Amino acid sequence: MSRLSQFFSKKKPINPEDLSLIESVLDAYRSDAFPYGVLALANELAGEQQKDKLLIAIELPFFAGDELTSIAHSLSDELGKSVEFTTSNHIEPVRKHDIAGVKNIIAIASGKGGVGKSTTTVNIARALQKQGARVGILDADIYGPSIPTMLGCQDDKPSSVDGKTMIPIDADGIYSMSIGYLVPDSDAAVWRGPMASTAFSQLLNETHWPELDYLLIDMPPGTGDIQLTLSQKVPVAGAVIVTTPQDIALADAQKGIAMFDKVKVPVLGVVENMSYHICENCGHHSHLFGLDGGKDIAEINQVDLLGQLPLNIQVRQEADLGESLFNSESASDICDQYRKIARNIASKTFHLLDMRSPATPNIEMLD
Ligand SMILES: Nc1ncnc2c1ncn2[C@@H]1O[C@H](COP(=O)(O)OP(=O)(O)OP(=O)(O)O)[C@@H](O)[C@H]1O
Repeated sequence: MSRLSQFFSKKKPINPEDLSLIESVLDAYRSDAFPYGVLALANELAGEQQKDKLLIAIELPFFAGDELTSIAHSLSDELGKSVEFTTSNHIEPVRKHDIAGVKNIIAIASGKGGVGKSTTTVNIARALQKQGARVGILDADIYGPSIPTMLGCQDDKPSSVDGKTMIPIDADGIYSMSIGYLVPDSDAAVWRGPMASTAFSQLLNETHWPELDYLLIDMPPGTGDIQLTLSQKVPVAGAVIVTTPQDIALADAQKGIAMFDKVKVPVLGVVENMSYHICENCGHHSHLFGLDGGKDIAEINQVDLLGQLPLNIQVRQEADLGESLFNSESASDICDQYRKIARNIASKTFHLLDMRSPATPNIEMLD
């Protein structure tokens, strides 16, 4: 029987041939975000024939609106009539925790400092938001918080309504909390490990987070005691490792993967940042920090390569200015790549851990 219900009964139904083609295309479609096709994951699917288009409403368990738009384009070509999807999302928490309002916590980590972890965190947050997700960032880098500057909010101070919890800073819909909003950098820099760890717990637990689908934690660089304690204390659904392709960063990225394995946090994948540089004049790709190091480390550890990002001047400029790359460069390749990484993270979080995913093995109870 058809999965696609003819919705809005008073309205015109989609004809059976078109319906069957739409379903077979959704079923056969494969991508990193949809390794089992779209149909397998559609919670709700309904369609109607409108005057100038076929309108399909679909509910998915993660954000992937961009991919549905490109499927709609190819369906329109194939059917010779306009097809449009309206997508809604229902995100479930994949790990139990008691951080009110937050569904899934994702740690963004790197073994080595300076590989672009904070920049990548901010751009993934914005890419998730552009696809409809409600997103927050917790800056766990007590000694060198850079999230306030990258979000353009370095002069903001969190307020409190009840005198017990802090309201996170809202940067165009991305909610963030950081020690950088509370004390001058020079004060936090002299804190010892336990003090930094207590400060972090307060930032996490004493922030009045709004309803969030994803809270990204920008982890401090390194794999020492602080990082290990954080990854044990925080109910993280999954971790993303950011690295550059150079050997020295890869050795540290490997330590990062081992650290999350040790505390049984699933690694959702590796982002290779500063993978290559494209010459503005001739378009030549040069691999300044080596070729495919992040890809290789993902393969060795049997985790996914979530994306390979170029060294890009706009990325650096917008981060320094605290502006959103998605305002000025939304149609660019670089924004497409961040959107793809964001979709991959959302989809892996669902597939790795959700019982409804075809990827999750069935456990049979034997007598
Ligand atoms: N893909 C990129 N293209 C160009 N510049 C980048 C890219 N990614 C990051 N950068 C720049 O590299 C510098 C370091 O980035 P960032 O602060 O995000 O690194 P980090 O790994 O978070 O550092 P730390 O470990 O010190 O917290 C910044 O100036 C940032 O703008």
